[in-house]
Amino acid sequence: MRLNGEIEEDEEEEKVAKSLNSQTYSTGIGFPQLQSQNLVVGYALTSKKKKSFLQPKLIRLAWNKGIFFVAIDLKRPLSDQGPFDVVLHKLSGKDWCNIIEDYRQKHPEVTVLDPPDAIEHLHNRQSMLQDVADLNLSDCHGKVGVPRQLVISKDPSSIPHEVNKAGLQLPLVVKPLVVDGSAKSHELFLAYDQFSLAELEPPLVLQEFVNHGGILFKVYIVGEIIKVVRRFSLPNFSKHELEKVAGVFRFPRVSSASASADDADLEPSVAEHPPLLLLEKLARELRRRLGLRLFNIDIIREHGTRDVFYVIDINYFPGYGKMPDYEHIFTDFLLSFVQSKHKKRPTA
Ligand SMILES: Nc1ncnc2c1ncn2[C@@H]1O[C@H](COP(=O)(O)OP(=O)(O)OP(=O)(O)O)[C@@H](O)[C@H]1O
Ligand SMILES: O=P(O)(O)O[C@H]1[C@H](OP(=O)(O)O)[C@@H](OP(=O)(O)O)[C@@H](O)[C@@H](O)[C@@H]1OP(=O)(O)O
Ligand SMILES: [Mg+2]
Ligand SMILES: [Mg+2]
Repeated sequence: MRLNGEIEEDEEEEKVAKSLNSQTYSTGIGFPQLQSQNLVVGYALTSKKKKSFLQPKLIRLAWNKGIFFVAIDLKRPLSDQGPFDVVLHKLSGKDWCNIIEDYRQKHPEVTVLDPPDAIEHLHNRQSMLQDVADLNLSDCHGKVGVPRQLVISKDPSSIPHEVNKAGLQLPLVVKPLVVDGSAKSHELFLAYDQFSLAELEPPLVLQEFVNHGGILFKVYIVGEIIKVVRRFSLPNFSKHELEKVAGVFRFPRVSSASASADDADLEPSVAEHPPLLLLEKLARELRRRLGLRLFNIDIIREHGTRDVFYVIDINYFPGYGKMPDYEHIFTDFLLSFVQSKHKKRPTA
């Protein structure tokens, strides 16, 4: 069977994998001292993800803490591998979803990060923001909503009429409805008039552009932990610009660049992080409603306000390698499963 995403095992991992699979927990040279408090993490990641996430500093620290990463062999049945305490995965495709769901049912003692149906919820730009909209979060720390948006499933010729009917304000950010990890699903456009939109290929989401001073906050969530970083984003547009410009323009993945805006010289009203209490509440609610432990939230502050925020994107298992201190945060998170391991696995 062919699955999307390739996995490579390096020599060290292969040795550990063999040792684990044969269940002879060897302690010879080059092998970890496997003890009951150790944790075996099977992973199924694209080679891009493996490179950005499984950095030597993470593997080293994990090893010192008794956490061992073992590549899952996609050519062999998952149940024949391991035993794993935790399975980390980010691969696309229905086949993988079925495999991991089946494994979850048969191995309730293994923590699968995260359930495939919960991840699937984030693969659609409409359903991904629905929980934020339902939350209607507005308390003394600020207000969090989602930009007004419209889904165009087919027939691009109906777009100008649909946009007028929904009363959406220009410009609009045009996003592919489905996010499947492909470069195409991250191809975004800015539309200055509704007529040029008819050139684009549905299914699409048309989202109102919110001026936010060119700065975006990426809120990384790892279980209970929250880490916020500043990134550069699209600049504000002016009414004047809107009168002058027409058409649809593709724009690059500006906020995904590893260049952080954390040290940039910014206006304090733009640079100030959203209140931590607000983010904690948002993260707690989303963790519960989405049923996910590994995700990030892209959040912007409406320009000219102090406390009006919009969530524009949620990503499953994002680029944690770009998160400061990720190796400590992630290993501590994984260690929290050592205790549940003892509760779940009855001793012989
Ligand atoms: N409604 C909006 N208002 C203003 N800027 C926006 C809006 N939506 C998106 N952007 C800008 O476009 C960028 C990409 O949008 P978005 O995050 O939705 O796309 P993505 O392809 O899912 O990105 P990622 O790489 O984070 O997965 C944002 O980071 C932000 O800079
Ligand atoms: O490319 P990076 O490692 O940085 O991570 C990006 C990740 O790509 P990868 O999972 O293939 O690695 C993207 O996933 P897909 O939507 O394409 O599945 C998405 O989550 C981005 O938001 C991440 O960037 P960040 O939000 O953290 O800046
Ligand atoms: Mg984004
Ligand atoms: Mg995204």
